[in-house]
Amino acid sequence: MFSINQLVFKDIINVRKLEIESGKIYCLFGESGSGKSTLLKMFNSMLTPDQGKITYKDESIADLDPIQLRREVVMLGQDPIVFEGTVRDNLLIGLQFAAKEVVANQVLTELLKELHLAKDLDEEADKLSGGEQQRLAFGRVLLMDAEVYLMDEPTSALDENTETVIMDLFTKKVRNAGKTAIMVTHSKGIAEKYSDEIIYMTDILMKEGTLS
Ligand SMILES: Nc1ncnc2c1ncn2[C@@H]1O[C@H](COP(=O)(O)OP(=O)(O)OP(=O)(O)O)[C@@H](O)[C@H]1O
Repeated sequence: MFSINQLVFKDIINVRKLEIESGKIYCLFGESGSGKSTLLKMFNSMLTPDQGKITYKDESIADLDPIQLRREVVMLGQDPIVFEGTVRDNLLIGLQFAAKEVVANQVLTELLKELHLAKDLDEEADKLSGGEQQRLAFGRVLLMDAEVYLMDEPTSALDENTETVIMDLFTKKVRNAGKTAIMVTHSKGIAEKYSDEIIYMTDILMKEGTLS
């Protein structure tokens, strides 16, 4: 699905080779400041490498329209984005961006239930707590039915029980649909429980001066 070759970004990322296979869930694991978020942002062109190449479905990402790419390769960032408007508006805005059809209120209500988000669709989203907003953003991304999900510490604002609910839901949906996910996490437990493969930053980052 993705292939990385000789990738360099400033003095942060220096990866000789990395393959991401379709239909798998990956966790990017490493210490704070090791470049996990930076690397994640390169998979949907939010950051452009200084050197090297990333391909997506055998095409160089540099040659793809970033808007089109981000419709398929969706990012849920570290801080959830909440748009002005209601819970419904916030769920539907991702579909609008992905140029997909609006879904019925019943589907949205069902999704809120699955996310353990006891809120009305008409409620103003900016009134939600940090953890609720994170689950709302999660819902928005799940509705987009993407090819690839890039998740940057998607459960950082959640308590342990809610984190389990959300991770169970997310990984079940990704697996049932045969989609791909790359997830940044600080939690070894989450990485071991939910991913098919753990990518250790220490394993993929080259030491200075060793890139040929
Ligand atoms: N665009 C940029 N230009 C220069 N330096 C950057 C840029 N983006 C990130 N950095 C720096 O690169 C390093 C890695 O940052 P990054 O956010 O990728 O780490 P991380 O592994 O995700 O960390 P954390 O687990 O704390 O979120 C940090 O020192 C950061 O300040």
